[in-house]
Amino acid sequence: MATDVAFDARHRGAPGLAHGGAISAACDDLFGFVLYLVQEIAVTRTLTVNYLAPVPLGQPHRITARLQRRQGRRLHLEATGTGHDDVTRFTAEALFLVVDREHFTPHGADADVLAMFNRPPEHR
Ligand SMILES: CCCCCCCCCCCC(=O)SCCNC(=O)CCNC(=O)[C@H](O)C(C)(C)COP(=O)(O)OP(=O)(O)OC[C@H]1O[C@@H](n2cnc3c(N)ncnc32)[C@H](O)[C@@H]1OP(=O)(O)O
Repeated sequence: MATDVAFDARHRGAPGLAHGGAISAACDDLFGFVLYLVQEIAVTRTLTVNYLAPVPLGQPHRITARLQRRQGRRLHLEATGTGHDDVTRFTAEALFLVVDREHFTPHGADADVLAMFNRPPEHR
């Protein structure tokens, strides 16, 4: 799973550079989309971002994420963020834990979320 993102003024940390929290959010969000490929419903338990180099605003970066391995409920995911100049500026690792629908229902899960649990995995 991959996405191209160019951080902009909304994501500014230091002048001209992306805020680490925005980079972290982008990785976590893409990991969430990997779940569609894995066909599991899971949430982030841990997320580690390795900030290898400053990320300039306005420069597209490709974030590539994949399932590295699975151990029962534990999904180990990893991501890499690389600029068009082929410089890898950040990597991330996450542990997602597979959850059931009761994880969401106390918090007002909407029909779309609940419907996910009723579909066969190949249609999630
Ligand atoms: C439109 C449709 C959308 C569908 C919805 C799609 C959602 C997409 C989400 C996108 C990403 C997000 O933003 S998610 C949002 C941010 N994350 C959250 O809000 C999660 C908050 N945390 C939690 O609710 C909870 O901690 C859970 C559910 C993650 C886990 O609680 P739990 O179910 O009680 O699990 P727990 O017993 O603690 O741990 C389960 C197993 O994992 C192991 N384990 C726990 N932590 C670790 C660890 N750091 N490293 C190794 N192993 C660990 C435990 O030893 C145990 O092993 P063993 O004894 O089994 O061997």
